[in-house]
Amino acid sequence: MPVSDSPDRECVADRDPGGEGLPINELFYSLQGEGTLAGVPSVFVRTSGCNLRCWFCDSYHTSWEPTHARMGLEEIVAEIESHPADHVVLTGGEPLLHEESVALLETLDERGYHTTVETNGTIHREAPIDLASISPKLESSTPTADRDPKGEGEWAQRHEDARIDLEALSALVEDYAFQLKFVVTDADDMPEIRGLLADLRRVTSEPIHDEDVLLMPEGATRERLAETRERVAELAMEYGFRYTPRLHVDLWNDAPET
Ligand SMILES: C[S@@+](CC[C@H](N)C(=O)[O-])C[C@H]1O[C@@H](n2cnc3c(N)ncnc32)[C@H](O)[C@@H]1O
Ligand SMILES: Nc1nc2[nH]cc(C(=O)O)c2c(=O)[nH]1
Ligand code: SF4
Ligand SMILES: [Mg+2]
Repeated sequence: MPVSDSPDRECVADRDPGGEGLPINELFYSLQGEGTLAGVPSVFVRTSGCNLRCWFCDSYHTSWEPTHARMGLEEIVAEIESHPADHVVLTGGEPLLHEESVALLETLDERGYHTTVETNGTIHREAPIDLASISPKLESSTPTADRDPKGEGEWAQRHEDARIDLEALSALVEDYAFQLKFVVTDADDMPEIRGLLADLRRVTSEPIHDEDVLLMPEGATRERLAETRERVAELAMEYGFRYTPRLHVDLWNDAPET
């Protein structure tokens, strides 16, 4: 059931800081569109609320204007079980903001699901995560006054201060099978990616292979991806990193619940 079709259960996250269960923005069945599991039928659980504010965020109603219905764990699991998938993607917003995400992941693990967590890499929690899909945010994501979708750059400094946490990143790569998935607009992003990888390789005992590093074109719509994807594919070849498409955008553009 699409949560956003239930107006009686909708509320704004800022007005509902506590409560039982998880703030869910949408829960839907689709194909994993990104990363090493692209194409795999998966149920997506999208929590609401984020500690960052990327200007390009394709999930505006989990970050800039968070909207959700609170759902109990059993309710979430029952809805997941109504779909013919054995992969679950927990995303957001930032799903690891919520302590209750751990209980959900434990329940899914007990029931035999493969779990991917899509995270911005600023928070580490101990949980049964089969794939940590980590997307550290580059300087080009910062919502400066000239590019934020709302306001006049009020979030720029907070975003800038929080977007990279080497301790959290190294704990994530040490504890879980992982992929590092960078949103790339153009060649200007590459020195920062290389610098961050060098820093991370210095502080973690876990090897980080270039094939664990994925470049994903920035673009929430087919039109925008048409401008970025070829450039990003060429950068992946030039630097020896992987390229990941955004399959769901190719298939369904920016439709909700896809
Ligand atoms: C909405 S985020 C939620 C999870 C987490 N907050 C994060 O950023 O990784 C899900 C994925 O979409 C990516 N993403 C968001 N907006 C995008 C855009 N306009 N173009 C390409 N990727 C985008 C993020 O980098 C992340 O990999
Ligand atoms: N189909 C599809 N695949 C995805 N992979 C990661 C997504 C996300 O928003 O975290 C996502 C999404 O929103 N849709
Ligand atoms: S970290 Fe993820 S959810 Fe948060 S604003 Fe950036 S892309 Fe959106
Ligand atoms: Mg998405």
